[in-house]
Amino acid sequence: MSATVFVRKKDSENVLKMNGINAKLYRPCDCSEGPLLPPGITVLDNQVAGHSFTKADSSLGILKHTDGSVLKPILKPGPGAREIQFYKNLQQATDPVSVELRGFVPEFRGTTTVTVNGRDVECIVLENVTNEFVEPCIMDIKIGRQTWDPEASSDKIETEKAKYADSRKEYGFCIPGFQVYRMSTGKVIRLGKDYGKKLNKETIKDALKLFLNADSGLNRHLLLQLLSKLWRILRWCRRQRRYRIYASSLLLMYDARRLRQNLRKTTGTTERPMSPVLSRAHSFAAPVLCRAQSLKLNLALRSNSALIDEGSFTGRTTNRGSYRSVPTTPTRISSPGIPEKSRSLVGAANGIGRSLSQTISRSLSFVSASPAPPPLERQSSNGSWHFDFKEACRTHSLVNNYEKDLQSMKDNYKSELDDLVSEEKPGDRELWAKVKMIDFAHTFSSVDDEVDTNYLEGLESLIKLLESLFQDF
Ligand SMILES: Nc1ncnc2c1ncn2[C@@H]1O[C@H](COP(=O)(O)OP(=O)(O)OP(=O)(O)O)[C@@H](O)[C@H]1O
Ligand SMILES: O=P(O)(O)O[C@@H]1[C@H](O)[C@H](O)[C@@H](OP(=O)(O)O)[C@H](OP(=O)(O)O)[C@H]1O
Repeated sequence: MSATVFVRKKDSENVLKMNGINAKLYRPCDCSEGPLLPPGITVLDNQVAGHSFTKADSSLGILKHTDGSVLKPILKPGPGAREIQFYKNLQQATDPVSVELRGFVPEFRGTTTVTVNGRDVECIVLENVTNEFVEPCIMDIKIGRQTWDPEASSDKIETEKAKYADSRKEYGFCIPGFQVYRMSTGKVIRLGKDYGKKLNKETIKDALKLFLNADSGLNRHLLLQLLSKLWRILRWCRRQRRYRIYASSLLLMYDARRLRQNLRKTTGTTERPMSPVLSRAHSFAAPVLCRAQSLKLNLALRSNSALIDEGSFTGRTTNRGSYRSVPTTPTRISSPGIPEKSRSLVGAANGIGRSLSQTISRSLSFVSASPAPPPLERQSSNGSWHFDFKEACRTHSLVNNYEKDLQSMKDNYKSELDDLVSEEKPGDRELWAKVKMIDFAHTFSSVDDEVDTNYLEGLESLIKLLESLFQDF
């Protein structure tokens, strides 16, 4: 990861050099004035990928309602109708595969018509899955090597094949966009598809680390919360034969506010990386806001809330919320770099990923073969990660035959999970990182009763990459 990040003015746009890649800062609305919208509805300011508001082709982005919903405009009749039908069917489904899937996607709240710039547009109404986060860090990861559906034209297939080619070929997923409240600089950055399209085998890991604020010390607690959700989706995906999911994304999200509290507790500062020893010894002793305190903070912040923009967030906090600075451009931001791992370590890390995933897979088949699997409502991730961690402890059982050189890391990892469960206090049950599956405009019913290998491979590969980050502690 390069040590310096800078922002400069070029052709009236902020251009940022990140990890050696020049990229525009992404904005969900690139018009000088926002669209004309009914009262109570605004542009979803933390949208990180997908179609956005542009004057040039009158494309529409995602909207949000004051009631906590997001509104996704239907832009194309075919895929739009398919996505609506997907959510409707899922809402009514009673089969176990669909019931479990329902827990992984935003709540569907029907459809509505919104007048945008004088034009009536049908929208899908969904729960805003970022609502509970004060400083939401959000990454959109599009899963699958194949992002076109079985009905795609040959032109569409060709254009899809040409995009994000390096990362898709290597990993079976790509990163169309993300935003992160950076601990080290106190700035929010939002990088879009022009950055994502330049990512390759090596730099994709940098992008994940950037998203995880790794230059302030990779936080195990954060990584495990995200992984525990991904393992659940993986377990589902290994078994399901009902859906073929193309061009759908995983939204990885966490609250930078909670990460900062966690880092402060562990290092006394957010400015420098944690030592591996410190991070191992203390990373779970995070100060925890009780639900009421957290809600209060949330409300206090929201009542002040100006649209959070690049440069407007200082990262410094008081107990009443974030300090905000006046945006300045150009801005020079410096960031302590993360030591690069050698190639051989990356290789070893892939081994770890494979082995951890195999372990999970073995355990998962055990779970699926079990005569009495946990009831579905207990598997629901809402409200508590306790169950997920307990499950993870169980599925990462030491009875498996680990490679010797990786044994101690995995022992640590296992005890980490044990610690998380045993040290859990009531407030810990609040989530501050989560994963949701979104965008089902290209999801079909399976016709061959086979596993969706395209989705599965991308998901496994993402999990391996994230698991390999444990090497960096
Ligand atoms: N339920 C939600 N809650 C919060 N944010 C959401 C939600 N759904 C979508 N978003 C935001 O909007 C972005 C785009 O969503 P989505 O992928 O559904 O749109 P799209 O226009 O169909 O994308 P694409 O161009 O990939 O087809 C996401 O990356 C995320 O930032
Ligand atoms: O990542 P990019 O470069 O933004 O590419 C877009 C992405 O593949 C979208 O999924 C796709 O919308 P659909 O899922 O609706 O096909 C859109 O097609 P579009 O330009 O025809 O809307 C593409 O432009």
